[in-house]
Amino acid sequence: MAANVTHMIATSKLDLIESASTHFPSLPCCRVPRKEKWALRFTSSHGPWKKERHRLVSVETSDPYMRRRASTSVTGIYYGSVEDNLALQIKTQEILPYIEGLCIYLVGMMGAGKTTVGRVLSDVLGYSFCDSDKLVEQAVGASVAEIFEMYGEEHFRDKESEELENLSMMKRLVVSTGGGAVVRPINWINMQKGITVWIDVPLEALARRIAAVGTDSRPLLHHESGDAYTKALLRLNCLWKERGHAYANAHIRVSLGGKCF
Ligand SMILES: Nc1ncnc2c1ncn2[C@@H]1O[C@H](COP(=O)(O)OP(=O)(O)O)[C@@H](O)[C@H]1O
Ligand SMILES: O=C(O)C1=C[C@@H](OP(=O)(O)O)[C@@H](O)[C@H](O)C1
Repeated sequence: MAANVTHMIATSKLDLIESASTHFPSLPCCRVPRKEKWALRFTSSHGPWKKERHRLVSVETSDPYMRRRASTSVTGIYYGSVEDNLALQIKTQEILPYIEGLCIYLVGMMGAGKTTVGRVLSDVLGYSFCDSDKLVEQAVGASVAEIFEMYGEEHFRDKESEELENLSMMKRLVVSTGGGAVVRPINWINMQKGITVWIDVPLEALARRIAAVGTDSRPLLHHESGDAYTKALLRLNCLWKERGHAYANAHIRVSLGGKCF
């Protein structure tokens, strides 16, 4: 499981960087000829992931100098394979000048991995990491669950919008937004000042992840009865119907659909 998780995290970022090229055509990865995208050959084999690695990674690492340089710059805060770290470091160096310090906003349903991926992404980019839920909690002096309970969802949304507006004036941040930040158009106006990335994960996978960690910190999932997985899935389905379309406003979509996790 751990290997799968770390692999997904790593490939999420690679996908992200590749998708970015279609939205930001000046990114250098657009100019890499197709055949060179297959230049990186992994020797490690992690079962079903092996093929995906070959398909997703698009960096040329045959240059021994690049290999050395990249591997010495790996910071080590995440637990992907050496090859994943290496590929990320190289691609990061390539795209950094084109991102020009713009903030990156990760959007997606609860459990999509915005926080997990955001921390890693900020580290490789040399950006700071921010979790908008945490900023709201600090501003109000209560946990998200307590804010919902004491003041209601609208109050939480107001605070969330305030925090996103503050962040929109900053640079060099990776922001993990709350899953519901996408419902307010004003949040999009603020977030689109940076680069918005939708981490799109099938609801069943989200429900599995959430069932594994519990719903304590996610008050919108507290209502239904039944086992943890069924409860989470029912509620996620309702939320998806209400707001699923809003995620598509993002500049970039990183889809983890079809993969086994
Ligand atoms: N790519 C992934 N594959 C499998 N599990 C993941 C992945 N990303 C995150 N998780 C797990 O899912 C749960 C929710 O992740 P989190 O980053 O908190 O999501 P979000 O911030 O979008 O709500 C955590 O337990 C985390 O370990
Ligand atoms: O989807 C939502 O409306 C919410 C998602 C949560 O954030 P995560 O997506 O980080 O769990 C948090 O903001 C709050 O519980 C509401």
